[in-house]
Amino acid sequence: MDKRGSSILSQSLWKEALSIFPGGVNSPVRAAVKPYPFYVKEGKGAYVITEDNKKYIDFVLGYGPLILGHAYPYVKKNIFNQIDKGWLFGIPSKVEIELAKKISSHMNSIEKIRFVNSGTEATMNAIRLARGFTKREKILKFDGNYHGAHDYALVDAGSAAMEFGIPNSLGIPEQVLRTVNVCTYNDLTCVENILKKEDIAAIIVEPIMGNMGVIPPQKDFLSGLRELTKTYGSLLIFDEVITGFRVSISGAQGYYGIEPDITTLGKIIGGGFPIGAIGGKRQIMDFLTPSGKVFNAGTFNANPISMIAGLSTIEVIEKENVIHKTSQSAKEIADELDKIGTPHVVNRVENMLQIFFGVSSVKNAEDARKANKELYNKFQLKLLDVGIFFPPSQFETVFTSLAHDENVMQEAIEGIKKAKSEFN
Ligand SMILES: Cc1ncc(COP(=O)(O)O)c(C=O)c1O
Ligand SMILES: N[C@H](C=O)CCC(=O)O
Repeated sequence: MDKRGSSILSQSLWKEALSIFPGGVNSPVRAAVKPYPFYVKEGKGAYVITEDNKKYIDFVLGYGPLILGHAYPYVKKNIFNQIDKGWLFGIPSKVEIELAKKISSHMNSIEKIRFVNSGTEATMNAIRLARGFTKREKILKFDGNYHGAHDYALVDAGSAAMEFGIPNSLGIPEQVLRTVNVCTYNDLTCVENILKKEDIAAIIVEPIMGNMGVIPPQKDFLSGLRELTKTYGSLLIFDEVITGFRVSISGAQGYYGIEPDITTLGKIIGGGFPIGAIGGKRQIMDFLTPSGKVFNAGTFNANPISMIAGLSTIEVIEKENVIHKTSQSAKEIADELDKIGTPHVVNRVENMLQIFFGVSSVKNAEDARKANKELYNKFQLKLLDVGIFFPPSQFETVFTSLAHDENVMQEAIEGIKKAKSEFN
């Protein structure tokens, strides 16, 4: 196994990929790996192993879902058992009730839930549900928040939309754009001004921003949103696709003690398989079909593989003190990064972190855009050289997993030290 060496196989796969996929990939952030993406043949614990037999410590972890690391044995065993029994029925199976109850037992705001197949579907349906429930059309989101790849979300969006310079996608009808209001994250004055002027069905927010790097909410921001939405009759949607079962077992809502009206989930609750979920109080959720008239359906909704993978993952999170352990590892990484000579700031909430060069604080998307992205990219490449895979974009999050144990962390810290010495 090699850290540097040749990447000849990945290079030739990339050539083929460019001829068959737009931009060579099936999700844009993957094309941000320079000079071309490495092709992974195996994920094992905290590591990914490439077609060229290079081995990287993985701090991307599928962009968040793999909080236990790759191919965690207990999850794998349960998935294999389910595969033996079949993997798609188009009729209900017991495991969907088990996962729903498990999620609801950890999140007080969730009395009922609907499983879908991605975070994108979750936020799209949550917004529709909020509109149907309130009989209002407009929504409010925040600059740099990313809620997936549907029309109502691709307005001033973070993540790859920001990385590739298209926070506002082409192809979205004017009528749709007119229904989406945008405020600066952490700016309650902007929120109140809009709520006063417009009939807003819902505010949708990442309770911790994880798609412009990591940006925590300032004290009183989330509670302010809760109060304002109550005052003006709007719903509050927490998009916990990243933070759910990551920053605490009860998500950001438990972490900060704020109950949203609707929660969207994804990533970890599918244990690495495609998933999304919309959850909330009974009287809101019952607006969804077939009990209500807000339509949602899906061939793969609540498919048993995602259900069992998610359920098994949450069981391990409950038993193995996963949030605490992963947060400790993230703290070690953040502390080591913080000793870098170049001016920077490191933002961290528990097991999510990111470094921004050339700025002294990052409190919103505008601050993140001012960070020196070229330096970040240069540092990310230095890390790759020493066998560490950080997100290839300033606007993504560094995640840790249970598999980042003492030995892996020692290797990671040594690698970061080496990368820093070559970087400064
Ligand atoms: C906060 C947030 N919401 C929604 C999404 C969309 O999820 P998916 O990629 O599963 O569609 C993502 C990530 O992609 C996300 O980070
Ligand atoms: N930031 C995105 C989700 O959180 C990254 C995943 C993707 O767009 O492929």
